Amino acid sequence: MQVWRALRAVPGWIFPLAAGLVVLILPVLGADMATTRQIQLACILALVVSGLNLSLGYAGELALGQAAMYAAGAYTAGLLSQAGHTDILVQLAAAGAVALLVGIVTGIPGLRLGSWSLAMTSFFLVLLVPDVLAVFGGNTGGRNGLTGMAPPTLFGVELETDGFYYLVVVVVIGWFAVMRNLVTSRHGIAFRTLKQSPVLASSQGVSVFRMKLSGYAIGAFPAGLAGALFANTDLFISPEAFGFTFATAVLAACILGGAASVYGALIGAAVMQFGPNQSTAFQEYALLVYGGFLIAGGVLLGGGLTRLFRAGGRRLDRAAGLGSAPPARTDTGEVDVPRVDGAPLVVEGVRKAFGGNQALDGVDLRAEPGSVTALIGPNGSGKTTLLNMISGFYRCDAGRVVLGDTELQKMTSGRVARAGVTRTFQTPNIPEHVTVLEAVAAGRYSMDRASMASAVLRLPRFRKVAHADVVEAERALELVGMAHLRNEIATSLPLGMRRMLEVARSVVAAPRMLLFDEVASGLDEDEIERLGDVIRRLRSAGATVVLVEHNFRLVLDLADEIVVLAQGKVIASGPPEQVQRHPRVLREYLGVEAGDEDALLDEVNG
Ligand SMILES: Nc1ncnc2c1ncn2[C@@H]1O[C@H](COP(=O)(O)OP(=O)(O)OP(=O)(O)O)[C@@H](O)[C@H]1O
Repeated sequence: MQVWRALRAVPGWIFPLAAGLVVLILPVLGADMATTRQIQLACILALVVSGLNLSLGYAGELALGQAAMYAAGAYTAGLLSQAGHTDILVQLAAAGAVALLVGIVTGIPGLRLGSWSLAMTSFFLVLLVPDVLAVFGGNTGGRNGLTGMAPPTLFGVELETDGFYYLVVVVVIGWFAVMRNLVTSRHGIAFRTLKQSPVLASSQGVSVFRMKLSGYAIGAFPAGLAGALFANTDLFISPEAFGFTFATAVLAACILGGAASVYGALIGAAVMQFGPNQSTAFQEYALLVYGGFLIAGGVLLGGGLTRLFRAGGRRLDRAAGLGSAPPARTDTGEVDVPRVDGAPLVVEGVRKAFGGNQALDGVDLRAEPGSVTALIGPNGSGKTTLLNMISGFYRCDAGRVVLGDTELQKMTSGRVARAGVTRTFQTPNIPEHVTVLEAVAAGRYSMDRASMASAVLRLPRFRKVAHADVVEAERALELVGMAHLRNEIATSLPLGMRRMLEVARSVVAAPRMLLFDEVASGLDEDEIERLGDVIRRLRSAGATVVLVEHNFRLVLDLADEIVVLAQGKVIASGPPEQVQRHPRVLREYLGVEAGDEDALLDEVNG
């Protein structure tokens, strides 16, 4: 266990880098050519698979076009080589760029059409590869394949077998470093958030379409690089290498290795290359074997081989006393909520119908900065619909929603979030496989922008923003009394904690307005008390708080104004002492007949 503890103290990226360097020097260590060739092919396959990991495993887009991007990269390199441009760096750059372009051009219609369209578009793209190559047979050699390539060169020096091997391994190490830096950054968490729920992603200011397209197109890039490397391996390429069988092999390796992991692509590709691909009799049964791998990876392992490694790691952690039990809950005392630039919300004559169901029928509401406005009403009265209209998820049929001097009613939900509106969800919405700290920090996605390039290169700008993300997330966690849970997996928390996590996530971006949707349901007494305290501090800090809540006692305790909805209409509004005696509220919301109200109010007020 001492050894395990020592290993855990070393930064995680050292191990894959060390393994990569060992693989790099295998020819020096005496590995024969047959072995290095297999490793080279596994590395090339791993590049293609890693692109699918990014788009499918992280961004949640079932896009099977990697084989087509691979073909685009291979033929770009092949044609450049034929034309005398043998420099491998030029070929890699061109192949990566062409694959990226194919990704963008095919991704836009696929993603615009939504649902399964990208899966269909990318699938047909793979089926089209042989036909496209046949159409341009004069240049590509059609079904006979492309010949006449010259050996690759690097800065004018021809690369021998070993030299090319080194190059392939260096490209793979470089790409996996890029991929690791991307998925461990706030953009990686945004990809996971998108996979969990586009609604959640846009509520955090993520531009859903742009992010989906980024995941798909960036995933195309390593496939292009792989194509260029593959074309230079035997200096011959033909359409069969890029067909449906290859696409299935990529999917099988992705699922087997673990789609939502960086290094799963390497594991899946290695198993595929050193397993079934070794056998000459295999070609006949390729699809069957890949199908078997898909089932093994997806159904039996449920998360691929990397999941087994992670589970083993966690077991060793527990045995070594590392991160087993969370540290004891700390009492947080006073956590400052920095001054917030709250803005008044004005809702005027908002109407919304779903078919024949008039969910909102001319609703007016005003919520002031530095105050809590509670929205109450029976089930189905339109409270959540109103929150969805304010936060841009639904379009108003009529009416206006204005925050400060910004008209929100025509904005997308992402833009509303970027205008300073945050919210919680009736059912907590939290991405899988992220820690509590990461889930909360994700709420800052639209603040202090740091580009993907700066994340990949770990530029000072990115480091500064990442540091601020952690500091603010820790502060928000302390505010809700969850600092001790920062390293736990967020989705493993009980319901009450997940709700409080959403509160922390909505606070972390210094919002101008917070929308809390039934945030107290499922909370125990202590948690409700803490929630009340958090909301009061937010109010004192100047935020505009809108609270949809069934817990009438909490509403009376917190609200400065109460707005009562019934059947899509405001039936009463005003300060709590006025609203709680309103006859229609007593009848329609509390279900009390005139005469019984004093007894009921005594009970409610405790
Ligand atoms: N996406 C939708 N499609 C169709 N009908 C919807 C949709 N969203 C809400 N509705 C309908 O609009 C009405 C108002 O629903 P809403 O969820 O806003 O009520 P609510 O007051 O939040 O209720 P609850 O307290 O149960 O959450 C209901 O009749 C509901 O069935």
